[in-house]
Amino acid sequence: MTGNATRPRLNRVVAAAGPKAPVRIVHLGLGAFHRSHQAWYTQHAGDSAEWGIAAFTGRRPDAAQVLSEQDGVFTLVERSDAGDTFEVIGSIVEAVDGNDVGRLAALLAAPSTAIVTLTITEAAYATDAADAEHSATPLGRLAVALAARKENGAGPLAIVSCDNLAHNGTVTREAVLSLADTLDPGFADWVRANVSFVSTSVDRITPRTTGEDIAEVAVACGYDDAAPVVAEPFRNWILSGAFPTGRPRWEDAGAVFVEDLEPYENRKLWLLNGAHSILAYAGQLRGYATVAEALADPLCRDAVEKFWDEAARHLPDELGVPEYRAALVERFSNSRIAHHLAQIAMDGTTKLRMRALPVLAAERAEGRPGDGAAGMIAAWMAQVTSPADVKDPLAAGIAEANTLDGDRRTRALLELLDPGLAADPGVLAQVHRLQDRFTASSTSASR
Ligand SMILES: NC(=O)c1ccc[n+]([C@@H]2O[C@H](COP(=O)([O-])OP(=O)(O)OC[C@H]3O[C@@H](n4cnc5c(N)ncnc54)[C@H](O)[C@@H]3O)[C@@H](O)[C@H]2O)c1
Ligand SMILES: O=P(O)(O)OC[C@@H](O)[C@@H](O)[C@H](O)[C@H](O)CO
Repeated sequence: MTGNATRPRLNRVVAAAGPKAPVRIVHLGLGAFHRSHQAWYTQHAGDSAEWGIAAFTGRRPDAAQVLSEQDGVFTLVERSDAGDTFEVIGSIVEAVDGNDVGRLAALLAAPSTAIVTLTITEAAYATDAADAEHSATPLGRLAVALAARKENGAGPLAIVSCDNLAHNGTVTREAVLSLADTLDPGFADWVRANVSFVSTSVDRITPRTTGEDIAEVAVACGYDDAAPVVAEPFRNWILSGAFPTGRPRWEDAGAVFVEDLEPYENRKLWLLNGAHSILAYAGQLRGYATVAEALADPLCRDAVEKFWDEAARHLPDELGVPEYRAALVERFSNSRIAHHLAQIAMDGTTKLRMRALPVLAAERAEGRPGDGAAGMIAAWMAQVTSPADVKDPLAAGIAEANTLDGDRRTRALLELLDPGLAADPGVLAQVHRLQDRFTASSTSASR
């Protein structure tokens, strides 16, 4: 899809982008979301000329190769029911294969580097000691590169997790500290004294780019871009924590800095991501492929509304939950954003712990059954029956549970989420019973 006789390949000259900003931000996880979100906010900061991003891929070099061929620039397609708008983003000034730990260490050893951002997926925060030794995972590589910063006396910096993870700053801190400990006990003390772990709530629906998206950009923009990214117009970024070596003026682009992130984080992870998980499992069971299709189904919509009613009881009134819910219905109904349920369904065990379990616990603590939250878990259990479709860090445990019948299977699956819940006969019976709702409906409604 690159270059033809009449169309040039996108690069900084074709885009008439200004000079590259110096690298002061290092990003790990060069996926679609980083490019629609942090790269957009950095480009729209008032001092963007001072803040370039060096972005590293996670597992494969492909995204770095493609972006390097176009000097790091790419097209952001903002897609709404009203149509598409196109903007070239130039804040990524270097795209690097994640395996290049040498380059990562060199960048972190430079005093000019002030920030590391992460979008490495929720599952990638589960680390073990071997990660740092083998430099095989993003956080393992980060620990190795931080050691180079310490050696070079390059001073403090901020690490900013932008993954959909509850308490993402604290989780990152704990993972990095435990990896640092395995490298050298004194190193963990340096991390404690020099690294600020910033927590964030991030939001912008960004599905995977398709071949049709690439073709559309070529026609609309008159150049070939092998790496455009498509996102909804809505975006939101709430951050909490210190930036000891400075940061871009992201607030110019609408980012908000708060003392207490938790209520915002819960609103987003429960209402948006929780609803997404319900739609992913219940929707696929009912034969749908996208969020917009699933939300239009009365059974799926009802399951979402029930869960929202429960979650809303545990969110502060000042957060404007009714308006937030109404906005979500509109965003999810954007039928031109083909947000695939199969993508959202991935890594369910990690996601349900943050999306369903806290609401179930809060409801039960107040003497209510929490059928909406339990329904999310039940929909997951009803859907994860086929090993070929299950992409999850605990896929082996799910496969083993699937060899069991009836409530023995339910208990084994519940144990993967939370052994305490599995030991509660009330919850076990509830989740077991609620699966029928989705399995019975899947046979009658699937097309
Ligand atoms: N896409 C969205 O709408 C969206 C919105 C808000 C937050 N997020 C957060 O961003 C994350 C990434 O989303 P995306 O759309 O960019 O996904 P993506 O698949 O386009 O990119 C993910 C990046 O992480 C790497 N990666 C994936 N799994 C990994 C693993 N187990 N270990 C190491 N690296 C791994 C990939 O190689 C890639 O570089 C999500 O998991 C979520 O936490 C996404
Ligand atoms: O990105 P994940 O895999 O954590 O979850 C899938 C979607 O729920 C998620 O990407 C949302 O679209 C996003 O969080 C919206 O901001």
